[in-house]
Parts: sequence; C-alpha cells; structure tokens
Amino acid sequence: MQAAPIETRLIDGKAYARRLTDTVRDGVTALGETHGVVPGLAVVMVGNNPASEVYVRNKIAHTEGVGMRSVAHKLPGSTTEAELLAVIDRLNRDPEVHGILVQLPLPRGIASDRITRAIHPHKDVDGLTPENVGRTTLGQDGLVPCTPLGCLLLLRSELGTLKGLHAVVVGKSNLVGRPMAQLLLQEECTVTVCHVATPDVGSLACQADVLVVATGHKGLVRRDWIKPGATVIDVGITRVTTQEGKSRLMGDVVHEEAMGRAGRLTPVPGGVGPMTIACLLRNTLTAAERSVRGLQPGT
Ligand SMILES: Nc1nc(=O)c2c([nH]1)NC[C@@H]1CN(c3ccc(C(=O)N[C@@H](CCC(=O)O)C(=O)O)cc3)C=[N+]21
Repeated sequence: MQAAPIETRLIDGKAYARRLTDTVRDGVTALGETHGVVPGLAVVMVGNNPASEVYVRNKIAHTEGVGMRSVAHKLPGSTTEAELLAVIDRLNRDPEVHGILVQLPLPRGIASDRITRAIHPHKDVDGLTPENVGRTTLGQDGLVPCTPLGCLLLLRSELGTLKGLHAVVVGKSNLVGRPMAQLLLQEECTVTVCHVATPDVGSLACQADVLVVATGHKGLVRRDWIKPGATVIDVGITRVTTQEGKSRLMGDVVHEEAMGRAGRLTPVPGGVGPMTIACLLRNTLTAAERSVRGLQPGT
C-alpha cells in the first residue's frame, strides 16, 4: 500500500530571525536607556577567504541594524599566532567590546584552540572557550554557539517540547555538531551523533524524529535517509557554480528529495544561516547585559 503523501512544511528561518532580531533591538534600546551602554562586537578575520568576507560583511550590517557597535579587524594572511593573540588581548581589555568573534577556519600555522582559549569567556559570543563549552554541557548559564542555538530555537518553536524524541546529529565539529548534541540532550532527546567514521550513517539517520545535518558535504542526505514526517535541519551551506555559470548555495540535504518526505525542513539559504546571525546578536546583547549588571555567571 502506498503511504499518504506528506506535505513538507518549510521552516522560514528568515522570519524567525527577523523576530529574534527585533527582540534584540528592543534589548539594545533598553540597555542604552538604563545604563547608557552600547553593545560592541569585534569580528576578527585573518587572511582573505571570499566566503568569510561575505559573512563578516553581513554580520557587521546586522549588528549596526540593531543599534550595536561593531568593529572588524581584518588581518593579513601572514599574521602570526603571537600577533593574533595580541589583538585578542587588546579586545579582552577594551570596555567597549562585549563580544569577540574570530572567524574560523584560521590559516594553517595558527592553532585555533590556542586562539579560542585566549578569548575572555564573558566575551566569547561563539561559545567556544572551554568554560562556555563546559557550561553548555552542564546546562548552566553561559554563551552557547550561535548555529546550534539557532537550530534549537527553530526546533522549539516548531515542535514545542523535544522531550523523548530521537535526535540524530550528523557531524561532530566544535562549532556545530558537538554543542548541538549537548543542547538536544539537555532537552531530553535521545541523541545519536554520527560522523565521518560512522559506518552506514543513513541507517541511523532514518530513525531520527529530528535530523540535524552539519557536515558541509552538499547533497549527502537522500530521501531514504529521512524518516517520513521527520523534522530536518540542514546546516550545510556550500556555494556551487551552475552550468549556466550562476552561483548558488546548496545544503547537505537534497532538497527535492526531502520535499514530500520530511515533515518539516529548513531551506538553504533562508533556514539556519539567518538564525546564526540573529543568535550572534543575541549573544552579544547577553554579554553586554551581564557585564553592566555584574551578572557574569561564575563571578
Ligand atoms: N567563529 C565563527 N563563527 C561562525 O559562526 C562562523 C565562522 N566562524 N565561520 C564561518 C561560518 C559560516 N557562518 C554563516 C553564518 C550565516 C550565514 C548566512 O546568513 N547565510 C544565509 C545566506 C548568505 C549568502 O547568501 O551567502 C542563508 O543561509 O540564508 C551563513 C554562514 C558562520 N560561521
């Protein structure tokens, strides 16, 4: 017997991000009125990666759109680890900077974990320092990485409680997969994490009520990887050039195959990406609020 066709609902990440951004803008206004403080974000970029430049430009436009201050530090590709550490040290001490984001990946020769560890945990709006990773893992107040936070907010808005659902996360990066798994565990999902060394990822993925894919391999997820009716969050963004010479973005999920199979699906673009930026603004506001109110966790 043929199963009834599923009508896949696209999750409008842009609309969710717009609403979150509006809330952040109100928070920025309030903080200005109560404490005369303007949240400041420093974005540090080393070398020129064209894709990164687009994100950096987007981030700066958005921070200014909500009334924050933003400073971009574009350093040449020849920057040494010591020079980058000196920049971070300066930003750590700058009272007008509440958030620091070092765009990843960094050029070879710079150890990203040493750079990450140098960022003051209270300014770590990417949630990558050991302190914030620990806090996220323990379910304590801290700063949560923007992309997984954005995915979680989308999931909660769409599904309500996630309790008891089987969540499968594909990818174990420090920036997305790992923290995503921790957040889902916090929601009392049963969490399976798959990665490059997992044999037959599809056989696990197809058991997921919630499938979060963050591998950067375009078109990895085919129709039969998706449990009928599942909620699919596509974190991957790969830029490809079409036969007509046009540039286009593709996710980790074969969109056409997921349509009619997934219950809900985030599109690329317009899904997770805009939420990542909105969450960066939210984290920057959170860091600024905590700093002026002396509410830093653990202090
Ligand atoms: N320390 C660090 N933190 C990051 O959060 C980080 C990073 N490094 N390195 C690079 C990746 C990538 N990333 C994106 C954010 C927003 C969009 C985004 O807004 N995308 C739009 C489309 C943008 C376009 O048209 O190019 C969308 O999906 O609709 C994409 C990608 C954050 N990253």
